Amino acid sequence: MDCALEAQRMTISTHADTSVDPALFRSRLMMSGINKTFGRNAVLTDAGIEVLPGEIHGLLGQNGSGKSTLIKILSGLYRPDGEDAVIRVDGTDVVQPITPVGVMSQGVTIIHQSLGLIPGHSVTENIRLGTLSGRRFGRFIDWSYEREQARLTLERMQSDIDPDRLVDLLHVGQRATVAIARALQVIVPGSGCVVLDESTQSLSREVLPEFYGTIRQLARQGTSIVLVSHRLDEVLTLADRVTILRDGRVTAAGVATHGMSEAQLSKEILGRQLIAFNRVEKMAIPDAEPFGAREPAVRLRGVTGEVLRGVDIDVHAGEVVGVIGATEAGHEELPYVITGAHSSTAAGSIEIHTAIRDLAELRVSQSLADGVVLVPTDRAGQGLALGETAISNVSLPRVRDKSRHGILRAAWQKEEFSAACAMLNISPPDPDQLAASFSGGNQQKLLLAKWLLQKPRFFVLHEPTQAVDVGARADILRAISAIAAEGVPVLVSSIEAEDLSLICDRIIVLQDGQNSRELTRPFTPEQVQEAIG
Ligand SMILES: Nc1ncnc2c1ncn2[C@@H]1O[C@H](COP(=O)(O)OP(=O)(O)OP(=O)(O)O)[C@@H](O)[C@H]1O
Repeated sequence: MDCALEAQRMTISTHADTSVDPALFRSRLMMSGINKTFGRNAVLTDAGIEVLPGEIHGLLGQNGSGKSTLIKILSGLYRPDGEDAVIRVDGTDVVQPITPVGVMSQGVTIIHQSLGLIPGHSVTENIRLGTLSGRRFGRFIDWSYEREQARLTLERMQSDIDPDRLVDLLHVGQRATVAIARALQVIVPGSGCVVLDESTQSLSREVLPEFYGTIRQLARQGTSIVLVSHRLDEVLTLADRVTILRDGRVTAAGVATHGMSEAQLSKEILGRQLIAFNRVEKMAIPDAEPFGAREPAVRLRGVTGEVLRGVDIDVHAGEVVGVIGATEAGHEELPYVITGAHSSTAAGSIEIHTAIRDLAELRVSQSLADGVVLVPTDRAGQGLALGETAISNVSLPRVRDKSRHGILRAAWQKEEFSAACAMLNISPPDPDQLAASFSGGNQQKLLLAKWLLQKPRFFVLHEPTQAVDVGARADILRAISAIAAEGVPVLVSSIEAEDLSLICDRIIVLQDGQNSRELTRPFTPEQVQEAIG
């Protein structure tokens, strides 16, 4: 046996309580010889991963490098090509074809990026789905028992989400909590493997320390964790070792993270040094007085919704204003209320240039006509037409203007798509591929490109860097900063204090649906985080 690996295993064995257990010297999960091709695109080539009992193992790579495909092969959603694939759990081969239920019965639980919640059903139904049959009385389900089990499961995640609430009404962080809680409830302490495929990205910052505590506790008891994440601070905080994929091949197999810096890790992932983010200087605005001394381009007054209670914000031409807060502070709701996307409880007004719109009456179509563009966080549900091609998605907002006598110029559409690929490095740069078959991060880039090419009069974004890798994140922040530099007022709602501290001129902190604090540049991520409280 490889001495270095053996030494590493000994180190890792200190992580579990049972350091003399011989099972520690056998992998919990072993995948090798995994190949997968879609059309002409070789997505995985001889890929694999080895995860030890009680280990937290990061699976990393750029957007489109094949991480989710590897996980989907483990779950049985995709079949590997050829005959070389080996998948073993606790030394036992997982037989093909794998089924999600089959792999779960071998102790592997997977939380996919999409979270897999069933709309139209309650939190209890979503959490207890698959375990309901255990407590039927005749043909009846004991719902008070199921509700209590759901509540206890959520309690493990320090969450007080109402078990009777429809999942459709939860914000994105709460949805992630429900999906993770559902997966954790079936784990028997000391065994099994939990795969988190970018499922922590929308958990709010204040629950993260406790969530990390839960993960560490599981690992200490002997459960293995595979963590797919673009958040390098999270990976370095949690993971014992990492496996890195680049273009579908393993470039680092089970490398210990001890002593590694974020810069080293991002270099391993990208294969190059990360170019530091620089704000694009404001070119279009004659250098002029500070923002505060000028007339705002957008005035938001008395913005009210389910959580929001009379928020006032001004945004000036060329200014990037960030909005942040703790859970239920209102920052998750604001982008939708001010663009007419949530109108049932909305009140207040938006004034853009000379038009004043009543938010109770505002519809998305009116907002778009005013030049107000929203990049939503739910790219699958609200942002992209997943069943359409990449080129159609990117050019959609401008198709009507660019058609002549009802005929669309194919050359123009191709130019748009090329500009999008060049701006955000979309991969693969295949205009005819369906949006659904792009990787999560590349879908996010398609969504941003669709609206960045529009040159809006007011640009509103919610979590613009979700799901993207460390290189793409810098590209996206640069693109937002560039659009502001052309004089566009920009409002970004995000839980990413670091992103906001890089691009914003001002940051509004919301608390209980109201303006709480306002920070003016310069600020550090720590100062922003501190202001949230
Ligand atoms: N069903 C499919 N049809 C065609 N191509 C696909 C399909 N599923 C994935 N791909 C391609 O496989 C490649 C790898 O995608 P995958 O989702 O595994 O990447 P990833 O590493 O998880 O990326 P991200 O970090 O962006 O989520 C991408 O180029 C993607 O376009």
